[in-house]
Amino acid sequence: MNALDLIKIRRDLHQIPEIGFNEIKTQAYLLNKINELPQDFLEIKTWRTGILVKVNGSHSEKTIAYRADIDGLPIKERTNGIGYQSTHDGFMHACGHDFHMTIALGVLGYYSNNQPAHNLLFIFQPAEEGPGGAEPMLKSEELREWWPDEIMALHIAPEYPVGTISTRVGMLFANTSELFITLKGKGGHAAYPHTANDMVVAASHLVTQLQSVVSRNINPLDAGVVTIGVIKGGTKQNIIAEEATIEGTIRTKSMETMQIIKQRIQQLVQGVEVGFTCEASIDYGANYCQVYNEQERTEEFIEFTKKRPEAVFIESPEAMTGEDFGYFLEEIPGFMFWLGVNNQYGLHDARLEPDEEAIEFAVHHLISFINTK
Ligand SMILES: CC(=O)N[C@@H](CCC[C@H](N)C(=O)O)C(=O)O
Repeated sequence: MNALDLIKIRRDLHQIPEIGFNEIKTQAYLLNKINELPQDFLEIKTWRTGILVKVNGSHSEKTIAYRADIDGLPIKERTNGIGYQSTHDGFMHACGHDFHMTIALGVLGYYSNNQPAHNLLFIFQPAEEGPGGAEPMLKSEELREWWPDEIMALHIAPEYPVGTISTRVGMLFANTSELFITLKGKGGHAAYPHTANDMVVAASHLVTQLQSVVSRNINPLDAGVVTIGVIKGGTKQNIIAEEATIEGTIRTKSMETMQIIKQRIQQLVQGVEVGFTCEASIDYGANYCQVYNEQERTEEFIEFTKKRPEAVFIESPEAMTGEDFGYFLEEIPGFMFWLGVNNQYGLHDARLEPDEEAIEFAVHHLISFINTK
């Protein structure tokens, strides 16, 4: 696949973003492209909406895996007339998974024409943004049968110029937990507040109280995040809301801090139940363990990158982003790295327009690295 093919593939994928475990068109598109490649060294399996492709090496002593996530986000795209916007209204590849898939296809395309020494395994994984595809995929028969010896993955980084690679040994991304809180009270007429228990007021208090968890309950030398991304409640402006829901995410560096935050959220929610005479429930949704880069493989990749004249290496700070690739790294030695894609808008921004030049750079970098192994 040449650079032009890859850009077309990226644009095609950009137009069909689908959320976790609904990646039907995405899977069909990827399978179509994979089936067009020379098949001599390839074996292909599907797992739910994901795909596994094994490239059989010429004298393999190990299997090296490369993982790309394939799901999009529920964001209404607001890019500036790019001509290949999402055709799925309200959904967008705003976290770069269209890049991740395209780069994986580019590397796979090369090795389908040039047999590698070792076996390679390309993992197209669904549902990274939620509810989490990595953990169940790791338990699947399909992956167990082709278990790799080492693994790598990348994530686009809009804040870095094209040609930049950034990573670190140890924690790269944080532990995460989703957070869904439902408050049930008593609805009523807007003019008779004394006969109702207003869940819009209860939810507003709770959101404000949740802001105190990190600032008041976590050691300032540690780190944590509680972000509420959604608050919903009520049906009409003159009806007191019977129900409200709050949705967010928790991020921590340690699992101990995650427990402290969850305990404190529990207490605050119980307080709201008493204070506003309502019933509350908490659901922690999908939880991801941190992305922890294994020392030997990460250092090998950093040393390789530093020697490449076309690449700029930056030692990455830890980030409070999450990634279920952490589950792969719990079981298989390897690493994740940031790939510069140079854009003023960040991840999960409806205006994100990563620079497509990064695709060819990444494909060449990965092929050159894999060829050293
Ligand atoms: C790289 C990135 O942006 N990843 C997501 C992962 C989401 C995990 C989960 N759905 C949650 O919200 O906790 C992120 O938001 O960091």
